[in-house]
Amino acid sequence: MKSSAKQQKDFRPRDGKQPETKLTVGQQMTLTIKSLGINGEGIGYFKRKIVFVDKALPGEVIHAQVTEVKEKYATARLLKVVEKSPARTKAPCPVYEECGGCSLQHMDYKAQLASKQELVLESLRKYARLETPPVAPTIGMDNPWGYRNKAQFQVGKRDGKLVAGLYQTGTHQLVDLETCQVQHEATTAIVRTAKQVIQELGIPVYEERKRTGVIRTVVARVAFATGETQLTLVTATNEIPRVKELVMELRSRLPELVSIVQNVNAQKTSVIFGDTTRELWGRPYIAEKLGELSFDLSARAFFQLNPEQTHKLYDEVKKAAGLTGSELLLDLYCGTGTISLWLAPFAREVRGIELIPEAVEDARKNAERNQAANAQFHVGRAEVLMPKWAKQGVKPDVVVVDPPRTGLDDALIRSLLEVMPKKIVYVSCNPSTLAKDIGKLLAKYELKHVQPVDMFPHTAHVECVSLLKLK
Ligand SMILES: C[S@@+](CC[C@H](N)C(=O)[O-])C[C@H]1O[C@@H](n2cnc3c(N)ncnc32)[C@H](O)[C@@H]1O
Repeated sequence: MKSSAKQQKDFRPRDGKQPETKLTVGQQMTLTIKSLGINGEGIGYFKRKIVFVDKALPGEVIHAQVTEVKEKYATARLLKVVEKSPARTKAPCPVYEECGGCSLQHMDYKAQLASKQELVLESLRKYARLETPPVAPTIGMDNPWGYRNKAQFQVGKRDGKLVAGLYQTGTHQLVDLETCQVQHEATTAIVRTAKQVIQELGIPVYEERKRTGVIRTVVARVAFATGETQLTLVTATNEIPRVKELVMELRSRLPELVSIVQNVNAQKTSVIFGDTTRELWGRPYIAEKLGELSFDLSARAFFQLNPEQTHKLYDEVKKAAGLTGSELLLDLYCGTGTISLWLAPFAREVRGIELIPEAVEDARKNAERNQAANAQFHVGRAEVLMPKWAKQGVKPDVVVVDPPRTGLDDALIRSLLEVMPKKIVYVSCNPSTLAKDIGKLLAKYELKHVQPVDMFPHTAHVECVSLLKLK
C-alpha cells in the first residue's frame, strides 16, 4: 500500500532554495518535523535538505539516522523522539512496526483527519496556486477500526509453519497476520481457519522462486449489509489435492460461508487473480447492499473496501452534483458503475465510461439488478470517448471524474474545457494530481468546494470530492 518517497516529487525547502549540504548514510541528526508527506512519513529539513522519517510526527523533535541519500532528498530511521507531539499515541496493532499495511496508527485519529485536510490544502496552494483553497474538514469514521471488507493475504511457509499476511514494508518478507485492526473480524477469522485447514491437510503452499506448490493467496470478503461471506483460494494449479476434505472442513468450521471458490493463477506475476474462477461450494457470489443499491459480488468483482465511508463519499458526490432530474451526467472512469447508479435516480440520463471491459459488464449487470434504465455503460478511454461524443453533439450538464492516482489525461482536460459542462465533480485519491488538474481547469472553472473523506483510517490515503463550477 505504501509507495516510496520518490513519489513526493517536489523536494525543495519551502522557500524554494537549493539544499546546502551533503549527507552520508549512517549519519545521525536532530530534526524538527514540519509536516507529513503523502506516504505518512514525517518531513524535516537538515541544512535545507528534505529528510523523510517514517513514524515521526509534525511538531516533534527527533534523533534520526540517515538510511538513504538521493540527490534531492534523504530518508532516515527514527532513533528517538526527543520532544513528543501531543498527537502521538500507541499503535494498537502488535505487528505495526513490521507490517506494510498502515502508516499512521501512531497518530491520534483526530490528528490524522486534520493532517489529511492540511495535506489537501497544501497541495492546492502549491500546485493550483490558490491562496485559500475551500477545503472542508475531513469526514472521518466514528469507529475507525474493522472497516475493510476484504482481506487479501499472501500465503507462505516459515519454519515449517504456514503464514498468511502482507509483506513487510520494503521487503518480500511476509508478516503473519493472525488478526488485523483495520479488517472486519469476519475476514481475518476466515483466513485464520483456512490457514489451519490447509496446514492440517498438508496442501502445499506455492513457492514463488521454485514455482512449485498450490496455494498462493487467501481472499476473504464479507458483505457488510447482509453478513454473507466468501472465501477464494487462489492457486497456481488447476487441481487442489484433497479438495473434498478441504471443502468439508471449511464448511464445518466456517458455517457462515455462503461461497467457496477457486481462482487459478499459474503466471509468474504479482497480480493476485488469474483468468479462471470456479465454484468449490455454494454460490459464486455474495450479495451486498449500499444504500438502496444491491450488488452480487463475484470473487473478482471490484467493490469499494470501506462501505461505510463509500456511502458518505457518494453522498458528497451527489450533493456536489446538485441534480434536478433533467441532467445528462457523464461518469468518467466509472469502474463497476456504482457512482452512476447512486446518481441515476436524480438525473435524466447517466453515461459511464470505463477502460476495463469486465468492469463495464459488471456495471451493466448492476444497472439491471437495480432497474436503472437511464444508465448506460461504455468500454473505452475517457479522453477518447468524451471528445468523440462531443463532436457528435453530446453536451453533458455534469461530468463526474474518478481517475486513478495519475489523474486526468491532458486530452480529457482539453475536452472538458471545450465542452464546458456546468459542473465538474472530481473524485480523487491523490491530492497532488488533483491539485495539478484543478490548476488547469481553473482557466474556465471556479473551485467551489473540496471535501476530504477518510476512506482508509490509519493509512496516509485521502480521498476528495471537489466541485468545480463553470465561470
Ligand atoms: C478510482 S477507480 C474508479 C472507481 C469507481 N468510480 C467507483 O467508485 O467504484 C478508476 C477507474 O478508472 C479506470 N480507468 C483507468 N484509466 C482510464 C481511462 N483512460 N479511461 C477510462 N477509465 C479508465 C480504471 O480501470 C478504474 O476502474
